[in-house]
Order: sequence, then C-alpha cells, then structure tokens
Amino acid sequence: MWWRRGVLTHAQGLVRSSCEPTWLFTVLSFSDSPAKKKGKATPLQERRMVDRFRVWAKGGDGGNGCWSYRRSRTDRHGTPDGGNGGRGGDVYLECSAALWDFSNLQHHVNAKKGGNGISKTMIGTRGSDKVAQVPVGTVIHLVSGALPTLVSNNSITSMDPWEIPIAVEDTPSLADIKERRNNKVKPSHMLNKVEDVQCDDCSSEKGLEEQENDEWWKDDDDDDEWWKKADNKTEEAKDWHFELEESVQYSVAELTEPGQRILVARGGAGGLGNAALNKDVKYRSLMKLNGSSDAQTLDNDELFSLIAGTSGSDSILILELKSIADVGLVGIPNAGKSTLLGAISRANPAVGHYAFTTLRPNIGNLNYDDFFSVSVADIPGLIRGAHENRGLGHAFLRHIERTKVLAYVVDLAAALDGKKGIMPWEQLRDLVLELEHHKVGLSKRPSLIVANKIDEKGAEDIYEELKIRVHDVPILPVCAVLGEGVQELKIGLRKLMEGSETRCLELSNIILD
Ligand SMILES: Nc1nc2c(ncn2[C@@H]2O[C@H](COP(=O)(O)OP(=O)(O)OP(=O)(O)O)[C@@H](O)[C@H]2O)c(=O)[nH]1
Repeated sequence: MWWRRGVLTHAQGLVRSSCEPTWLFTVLSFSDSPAKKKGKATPLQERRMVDRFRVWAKGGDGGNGCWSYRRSRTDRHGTPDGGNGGRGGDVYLECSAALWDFSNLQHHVNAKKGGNGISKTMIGTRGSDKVAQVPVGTVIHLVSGALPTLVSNNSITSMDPWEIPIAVEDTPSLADIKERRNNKVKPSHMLNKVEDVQCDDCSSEKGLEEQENDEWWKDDDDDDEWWKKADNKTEEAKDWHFELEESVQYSVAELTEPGQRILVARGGAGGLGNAALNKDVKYRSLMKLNGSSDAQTLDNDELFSLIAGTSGSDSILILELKSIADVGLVGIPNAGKSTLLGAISRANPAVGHYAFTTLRPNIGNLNYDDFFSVSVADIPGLIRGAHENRGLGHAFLRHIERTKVLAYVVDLAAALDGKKGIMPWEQLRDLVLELEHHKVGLSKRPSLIVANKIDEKGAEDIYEELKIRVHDVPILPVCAVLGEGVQELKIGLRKLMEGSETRCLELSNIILD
C-alpha cells in the first residue's frame, strides 16, 4: 500500500530528525504515491481551480428502536421499556467567504446515523449533521433527489435550555410513522424548521435553456473519471449516468451570502421502541375487543419495519461557482490584466511574460478614499475560438456573468516590433464575440476599454488609431506596470458603477479593415 510506505518514510524521517542535528527533516515524502506513478504533475494540474464539482449527499439513517422489558418481583411479565431510535443527521451546504473554490470538498458527504434506542425508554442519540462549506456564489444543479431547502442557521447557543432537541421532541404515533414510511411525508418538526425554497431561476423554461447552452458536462474529464470509478466502469452504469445528466434540474438554488445554509439531504426517522409500540398495540387490542372495523393486528414484518430506523434521503448535486464581482476584466492572454489588477488593488495575482499565466479567476478590491469599494475579477485570457474550447475555453466567463461592469483590457503592443499579435480593435472584436457566444447579451453592460502598455514604443500611434476605429465607449490609456493612468481608470470605473456612464461596446462601433 503506497500510503503505508509514505507514512513509513515520514516516520523514518521523524526518527532521524530526533537523532540528528538536522531535526527539520520532517518532510512527508510518498515514495511511490499514485501521483508519482501516473507521471509528474504539471504546474497547470496543480493550480487548477475547482469551480465545478459533483457531490453525493446522504442523510444519516435513523437508529433502530429498542425491544426491552423491565421486570420486577411484582411484574413477572415485564413492562415494555425500549426507547425509540434517534434521528439521522442532515447534510447541509454552508456558504463561506473564506473559500475560493471547491477543492476542499469531498464527492461523498454523509451525515451520521442516529443512535439505537436503549432500555429504560432512553431515546437513541441524534446523528450529527454534516455541514460542507462552499464558496460564495455557488449555484446548485440537482441531478437526483429532493429539492434543496434554505434553512436558517440557528446557533445552538441561541436555544432555550429547556427546549427539547428534535430527537426527543415528539414521540410519533404508530399511524404517523407508518404514514411517513408509506408516503414519505416530512416529519412535522422538519416542516416547521424549513423556510421557502430559494429558487431564483428554476423555472422549467430557464432550465431547458440552460440545458441547451451548458454542454460542459459532456467533456468534463475529471468528473467522467470519478463516475467511471464509482460505477465500476460498467456500460450500464454509464448509460444510467447519461440518463441522470438528461434529467438535471438546473440552478435550483444559489448561495450568495456568507452564512447561508441549505439542506440537501435529510436524516431518516428513528424506529419505534417497544415502549412506544405498546401503546398502539394496546389500543388496537381494545378496538378488536369492541369489534371495531379499524382493528388490525400487526404481523411480524410490519412490526420489524416499524422498529427499524428509516434510511436518510440522498441527492446528487452538481455545484458550480459563479464568482461575484462588480467589475470583470476581459482581455486576450498577455494583455496585462493581472498586472492591472495588482496595480489597482492589493491583489497579488501571478504575472508572466507568457500567455495563460492566469489559470483561475482572481478577485481584488479597489478601494476609494471615501470608502467606496469595488470588487474586480480577473479571468484567464480569451482567444478567438475560445467557445470551441481553444486556449482555456470560455467556461471562465461564467465568473463575469454577475459583474455589473466590463473593462476590456487590450494590448497596444501586441502587433508592434514585428510581433505576431493582433491589433487592439481586432482583440476587441474577438472578445465581444466570445462573450456573446458564452451568453447572449453578456457584452451589453456598461464598459470601458483599458489601452494597456502605452509605455511601449509605437503604442501612442496605435492608441490614436484605436480611438478612431472604436467609438462610443470610454478608452483609457494605461501603463499597468508603472501604475500610469490608474487614477483615471479608477474614476472611469466608478462612473460606470454609479451609472453616470452607461455606454457599452458594440460590434457595430468597431471599424475593422
Ligand atoms: N511594457 C509593459 N508591459 C506590461 C504592462 N502590463 C503588463 N505587462 C507585461 O505583460 C506581460 C503579461 O502580463 P500579465 O499581467 O500576466 O497578463 P495577463 O493578461 O494576465 O495574461 P494571462 O495570464 O495570459 O491572461 C507581463 O510580462 C507583464 O510584465 C505594461 O503596461 N507595459
């Protein structure tokens, strides 16, 4: 087993570390971990942002009821005193501002099982809930299971000490339990707790529209691999997978504020102990004596099904991240977007003189002297044909879907000095087309153009030509490296944010050769 060998290597390191002066030698080295066996991981794989993730959530099963009798000298036959089983835990997704992507999540999120009932009418413990943290801007698509429900995050400290927890809150009657099992009716305490479903755009029409647009799941290699493993690579299972994909309900809920919680799988109800069952059995016998037509006796199977706890519900979800920022920076690779973000905010994104340095969106905060603040998202560079999956594709554009304002960053020096780059006005045409390919109307929001690298030789002339070729939108010359023109850019962005400037970049306003 590779992990055992890895741990051994670590242990050997620790032993050595205690004997030798070089006690810092405690690096965990997995000599033949699967990652190494597969081949060396490239930096690109290591830094990949996980912004789409598949989760299988399973609520904890209810505990079984207990069958026990309390006997005494005066009571030879004994009195039933078996307690009910505890309820299984629920699975929640909680929105956290501290998270960036889904890399901390696991594909299987399971809540704990409820405890079994005990004699002396002691109720089993309630299975603990599982709360999985997700980043702000998580959109939930439902593959199978019940619709997630938004719940208030009641802290345990705000509870009245005399308030009885859910597991012991009510001893359901036999009829209640049977109804729940047969009709899958929600227990009353759940109905009280749950608020309305947050369902911003879950209309069936919208779902269908998104289903047509979003074909991404078909080429998601990671997910495919995961499914293959989970389904033992059988063809039948794969068919089942595709059937599931077809029935995806898109955008059933979103988590947009830190602290928001959503219930994705419910715990099962606990089984009945014989103490609770006894009351009902007595009642039934009485009915029988009276000759009532309602009188029925429980057969063994029925009895066992009542004693056993019900299993928790499960759901399969696809989580997708749509970052929330006010301004989106779009541009071709190497245009200087990351440098610009570093110049206008305190963000420190990776900058390189080669294309596709940015592999994941970066968000920075642009602060003004009067405490006005704007968040700016820098996404990986787009190239012509990104919608056909060229370059890094255009899936990253979903991170700017929610931005209010766009800043097109163009490289004035892309085609200077014999470089094979494309002219700024062509860059703008490609960018607008890619935005529209991703989502119709995405480019129709207040915009400005950042003419970057104005410090380069010959860039001034290109800037003058750009102003002639592109009109009806603000164009600001900037040198991101030296921070020149950044103040003007800040003012320009503020005007867009406040609505005093509303022009957007239209294809018809770009003059090409
Ligand atoms: N001369 C000059 N070079 C700049 C300027 N801004 C950025 N650069 C350089 O351009 C190169 C690319 O900058 P990045 O900020 O990584 O560009 P990017 O648009 O984020 O690139 P991707 O990550 O590929 O999308 C780096 O070598 C920067 O130093 C500028 O105003 N003037």
